[in-house]
Amino acid sequence: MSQIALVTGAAQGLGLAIASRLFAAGHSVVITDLSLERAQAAADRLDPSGERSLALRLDVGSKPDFEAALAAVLDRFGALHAVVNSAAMTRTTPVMQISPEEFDQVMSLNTRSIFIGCQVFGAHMAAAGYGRIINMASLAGQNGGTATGAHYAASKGAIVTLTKIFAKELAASGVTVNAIAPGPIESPAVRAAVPAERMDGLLANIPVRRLGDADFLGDLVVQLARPEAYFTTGATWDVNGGLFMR
Ligand SMILES: NC(=O)c1ccc[n+]([C@@H]2O[C@H](COP(=O)([O-])OP(=O)(O)OC[C@H]3O[C@@H](n4cnc5c(N)ncnc54)[C@H](O)[C@@H]3O)[C@@H](O)[C@H]2O)c1
Ligand SMILES: CC(C)C1=CC=C(C(=O)O)[C@@H](O)[C@H]1O
Repeated sequence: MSQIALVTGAAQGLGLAIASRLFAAGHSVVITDLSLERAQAAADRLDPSGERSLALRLDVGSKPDFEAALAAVLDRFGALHAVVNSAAMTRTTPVMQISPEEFDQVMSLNTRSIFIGCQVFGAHMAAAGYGRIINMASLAGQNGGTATGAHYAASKGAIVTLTKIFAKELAASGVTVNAIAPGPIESPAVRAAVPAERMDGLLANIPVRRLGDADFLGDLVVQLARPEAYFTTGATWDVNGGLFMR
């Protein structure tokens, strides 16, 4: 089956890696981000002919943006089978210094984006009788985080809970909703958060002594987006090098 997949926050980093693996697996991909120019540049690099890609501006804090994106995807491709809610914001302020405003900003963006994304895309998929939604959580939501902020970690814990709630709601309609909880993955965000002189210290704390691989995350998404993945829903897939074990 030729599938259409949309990824939020896909102009760079893990979102882009995931979109690239979906594209390589044969999906048509919709690359969305805050900036249309950056989304378009990523789409152009991935798919120079533009035959199997679409770039859209989608601010994940805005329900009208999600609704407009869904309409644009249906207009262009006629269907939407898989969504990866990857966009998020990170702040590293120590917990005792986070202002209520900063707390609200991070919690709101990271959790509303999942809530609205699951609602808008989930409703469409339920009506179509098929869909795959994958939400990017984090190791930080499971162990409280280290280099990342308390508000970020709390928001990622909430994403696991929202994933279960939407999974239950949509299961009978043929829509699965899963989360992926990565630990530190080789990515611009981790390189920016961990200066080169501190990288050995980070690696020493990871049981497998390596950063994770963004392409592997993309391949996991490809698997979760398959029709055959109907029997996993409401799950959180840990990809953390042994940093957190259930
Ligand atoms: N990098 C890691 O090691 C790691 C580990 C665990 C979880 N994650 C999660 O994976 C996802 C991607 O992380 P990343 O490292 O690629 O981050 P990143 O900061 O490199 O990329 C995030 C993307 O989201 C976009 N974005 C930010 N605010 C947005 C908004 N309001 N609307 C739309 N797009 C917006 C940014 O423009 C950017 O392109 C995030 O959910 C993050 O929490 C990353
Ligand atoms: C910097 C490193 C310790 C790190 C980067 C990103 C994360 C995230 O959740 O986005 C954290 O899990 C953390 O491992």
